[in-house]
Amino acid sequence: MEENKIIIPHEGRIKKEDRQRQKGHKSAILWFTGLSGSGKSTLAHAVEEKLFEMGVHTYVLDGDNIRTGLNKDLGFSAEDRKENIRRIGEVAKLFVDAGIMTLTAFISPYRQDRQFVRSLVKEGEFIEVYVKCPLEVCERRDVKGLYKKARKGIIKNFTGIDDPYEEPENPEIVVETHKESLEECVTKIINYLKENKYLEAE
Ligand SMILES: Nc1ncnc2c1ncn2[C@@H]1O[C@H](COP(=O)(O)OS(=O)(=O)O)[C@@H](OP(=O)(O)O)[C@H]1O
Ligand SMILES: Nc1ncnc2c1ncn2[C@@H]1O[C@H](COP(=O)(O)OP(=O)(O)O)[C@@H](O)[C@H]1O
Repeated sequence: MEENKIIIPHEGRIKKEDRQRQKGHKSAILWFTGLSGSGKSTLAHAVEEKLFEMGVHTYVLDGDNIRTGLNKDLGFSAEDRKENIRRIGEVAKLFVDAGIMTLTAFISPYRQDRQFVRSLVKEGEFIEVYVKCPLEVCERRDVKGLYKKARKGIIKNFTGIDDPYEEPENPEIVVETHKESLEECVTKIINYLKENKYLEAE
């Protein structure tokens, strides 16, 4: 099968840089990672709103539009999480090529899987945002009531309870949602984008 697979790409004349110039800003992946309940979705959508108001073309990939569609065949084993992140990475790469500031909100607990996504795109196009929050706080928030179920053993392999979360070692941005308000976290992320010239085209 593999030996019959010859793919010769067609080079379009419109490049990523042309799309970025048309939109007036760069495109990259803002990769939010952290425990369930740490604030990934809340933050990704709040940052998107802010960017949208500023005229930036954005899109949020999260469980709502990925795990119910493209990845609805995947569960939460280490192998499935890896495949989940791999496919999301490939989709995010396409969005970056389309010139869109792409925000993703997935636990993505394994360093190696996040590193894989980083390796898919150019230097500077993967911005890792560690949404840091102690397990006790996430568990107290229990936004979806899943920690309670995990503690009772109704859900197995729940991240932070009986499944690992590997903290980022060198994330571009760290927000501590148990110490910093939502507004402070959003401002920190927007400032990073401004300071590093993401909000202007080449
Ligand atoms: N076993 C287990 N472990 C962790 N999370 C679980 C599990 N089962 C279901 N859920 C719910 O699914 C959401 C996490 O999905 P992700 O796609 O972000 O996970 S991963 O990146 O593939 O690890 C996560 O959503 P968030 O709370 O938004 O993080 C949970 O609501
Ligand atoms: N600084 C903050 N940033 C993001 N969320 C926060 C912050 N402070 C408190 N929260 C609350 O924490 C919860 C995070 O839930 P959610 O965004 O669904 O997390 P996740 O997507 O990581 O599972 C929300 O109820 C949100 O209001």
